[in-house]
Amino acid sequence: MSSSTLTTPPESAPSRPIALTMGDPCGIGPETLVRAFAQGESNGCVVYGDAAWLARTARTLRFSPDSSRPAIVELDELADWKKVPRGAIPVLPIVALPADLAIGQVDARAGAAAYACIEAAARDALVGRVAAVVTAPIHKAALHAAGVNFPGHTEILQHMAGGVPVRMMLANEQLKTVLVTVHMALRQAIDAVTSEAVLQTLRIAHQAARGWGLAQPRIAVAGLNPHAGESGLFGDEEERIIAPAIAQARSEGIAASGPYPPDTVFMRARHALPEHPGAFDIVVAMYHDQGLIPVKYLGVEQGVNVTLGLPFVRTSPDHGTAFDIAGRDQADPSSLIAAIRMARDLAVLH
Ligand SMILES: NC(=O)c1ccc[n+]([C@@H]2O[C@H](COP(=O)([O-])OP(=O)(O)OC[C@H]3O[C@@H](n4cnc5c(N)ncnc54)[C@H](O)[C@@H]3O)[C@@H](O)[C@H]2O)c1
Ligand SMILES: N[C@H](C(=O)O)[C@H](O)COP(=O)(O)O
Repeated sequence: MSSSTLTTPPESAPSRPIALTMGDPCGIGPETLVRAFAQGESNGCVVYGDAAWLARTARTLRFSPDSSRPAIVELDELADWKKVPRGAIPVLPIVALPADLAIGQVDARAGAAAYACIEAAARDALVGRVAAVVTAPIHKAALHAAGVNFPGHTEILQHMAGGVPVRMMLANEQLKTVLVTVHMALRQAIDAVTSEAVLQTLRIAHQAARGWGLAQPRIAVAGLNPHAGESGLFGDEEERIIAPAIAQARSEGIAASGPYPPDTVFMRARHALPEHPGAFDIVVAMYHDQGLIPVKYLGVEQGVNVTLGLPFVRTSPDHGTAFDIAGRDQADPSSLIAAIRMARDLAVLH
């Protein structure tokens, strides 16, 4: 290790760390990550990335006495993470970033580095060396420019896990939404809404929620069309495709219901206690924006992205690289902190 700050292991350290990938270095990932450590929210995490880049990022941030600049400790090997004192940032060096990367810009080199960190973290998760993976945001165009033919983490991790069926869930305290289709053009997404895809989503969501301790999760299924087709007036996918999947799921003991009008189902599901206990635990949404807008609208600082169906726990903030504010010390680390907390909780249950 390259730091004189090494001491004894932190008290009550967990047996395995959480891998925290650095994300696109040109976005807000590194600064939110430094903030999360500075706020004492990342204990037990090891950053998969570049220590020099993080140190440079940390120098650009202003700190107050109650949240001071964390030390950065480059690890020789993962096992050394336990020797890093509480509050410092342990970094497993996966990449050495070029110093001329421009903050707030798409750069293939940044995309390639982000990808290398995800790969390394996923490899360690698959063999059980880390308890969970939390990913800071990547830029999809930078990833593509680097020649990576996956749209995002979800598809990369699915591929690395052998192609297991997975689904994206966005969650905050009030809503949980699981998507049937994710990163594709809306025209293609409509075609990709098949009975099999809806049924598989219901099975994955049901299984995951039981893992969190819900004995019989109430799963609402959104329709595809306005007013869930209004009895066939505005489309028949609800009757032809979605309702049969719900019926099959119900016959398997899954408490699925719907299809409900998409414009009101999230309002009904929202848990805003004490006035509004939600009528459902999860909403299954047909396509990306149908499901993600309601969660993000409640506050980008609260949402967590969870990949359901993987053989390991993976969470992420619900926001992206925010190139418009990167490097300006304006990024809110709350969603990353929520993702770390959720990963910790889920890792215990996994
Ligand atoms: N987890 C991920 O890897 C992830 C998630 C979402 C989007 N993305 C990718 O990120 C890139 C940019 O996406 P986008 O511009 O649509 O969304 P974005 O979330 O990066 O930004 C949307 C708006 O929210 C603001 N914002 C986002 N996070 C913030 C934070 N923590 N604090 C303060 N303000 C914040 C931004 O400044 C911007 O105005 C795209 O390539 C997208 O695909 C990645
Ligand atoms: N759809 C996600 C969101 O808006 O939060 C985002 O693109 C991240 O996707 P991955 O987790 O697959 O990178």
